[in-house]
Amino acid sequence: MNPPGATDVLPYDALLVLSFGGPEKPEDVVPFLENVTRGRGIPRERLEQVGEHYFLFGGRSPINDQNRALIAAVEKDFAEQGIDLPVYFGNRNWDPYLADTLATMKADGVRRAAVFTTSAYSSWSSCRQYRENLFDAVAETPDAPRLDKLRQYYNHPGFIEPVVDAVLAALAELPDEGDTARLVFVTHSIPTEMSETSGSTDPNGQPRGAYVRQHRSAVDEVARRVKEATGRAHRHDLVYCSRSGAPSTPWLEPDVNDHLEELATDGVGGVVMVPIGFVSDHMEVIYDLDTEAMATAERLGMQAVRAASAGVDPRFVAMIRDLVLERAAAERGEAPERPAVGSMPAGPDLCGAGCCANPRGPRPALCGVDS
Ligand SMILES: CC1=C(CCC(=O)O)c2cc3nc(cc4[nH]c(cc5[nH]c(cc1n2)c(C)c5CCC(=O)O)c(CCC(=O)O)c4C)C(CCC(=O)O)=C3C
Ligand SMILES: [Fe+2]
Repeated sequence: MNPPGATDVLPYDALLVLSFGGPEKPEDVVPFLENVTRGRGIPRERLEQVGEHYFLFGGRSPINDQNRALIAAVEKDFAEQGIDLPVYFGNRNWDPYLADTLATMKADGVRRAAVFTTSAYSSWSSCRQYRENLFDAVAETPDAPRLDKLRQYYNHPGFIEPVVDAVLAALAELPDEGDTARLVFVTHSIPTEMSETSGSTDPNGQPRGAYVRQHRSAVDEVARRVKEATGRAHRHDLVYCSRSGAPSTPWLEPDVNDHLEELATDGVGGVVMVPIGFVSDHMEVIYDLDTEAMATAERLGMQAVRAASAGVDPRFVAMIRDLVLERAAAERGEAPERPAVGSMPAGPDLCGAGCCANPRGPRPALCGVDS
């Protein structure tokens, strides 16, 4: 790796951390849900349920605090590495809104920023929707800074390694079942149609369905490393949480709670739930896993421990730095190393044409080969 220095980050003069956003007080909850679901046809009943999840935690999502902590860790890491790059925070669905942040960046004189999203996998929800929102924000900001979204990082060692250690720590908390415990990897469900159109066909004609393929790659790599560390091959599964939408629309299954029922029927006594689809312990993790799925496990008489998410693990923080330096080098015409582990290669800097199609029809998006 290059010795750190100010020139390393050229052509960038800022980093933007782009996330989902969440409410911070009870009065925020309903307007936040309206922002998220505008025009999405989510049944009112589901929205009331999800509102209750937030009210259970005082109307405050942990996600913004977690992102502020991540940004503080990145700022500290940049300072230690001699990287002189201001870090900005913008959200798709709540304050600080992306468009406001972009206006601030412009006023500060930012010309070209790398964009890190808190979403590791490919699908319309987890990648292209962020790119559409970047397009919209730039379109409404005259002379907006140029924005380069960093590649998806579900297979970056800086994401995988903290998850492996989290699984090992969780197994150690299951003294009676640690040898036979099942690893239950959990991610966000999405409509099966969105899953099928996720990713793009690559030059080798690889099929779509990137969302599930990427998760399987990450899951198998974590399980392989856990086996290497413990000498035991834990059986493992990929299951889903947080299904939304109309009941008549098929979403990825099985749901984590149904899966726990099945495992209990099979006589499994202990599980480690691994939130492989999430980079921090936001609402899906603290409600859907820690509250709901934990209650299911308890009712079934199973021992269950939830593994930690990457959060502010120093390796995850260093990954963000590496992704910025990698992309900066590529933009300078160099050929940087592109770390990737598991069965999938490092993803492209620019998304392919028609990548992760919007189920509601095409909308312009930044950061693709066809942008
Ligand atoms: C793939 C995926 C991720 C992971 C990638 C990423 O991180 O982006 C994610 C993250 C998140 N989703 C979140 C919250 C919500 N998602 C909803 C609705 C939906 N999510 C979907 C997918 C995803 N969502 C989909 C297909 C819908 C249906 C509506 C639509 O087609 O868009 C709804 C509406 C109510 C409901 O129906 O559940 C809420 C409130 C929060 C904030 C949590 C907090 O506050 O801590 C976060 C991080
Ligand atoms: Fe969501």
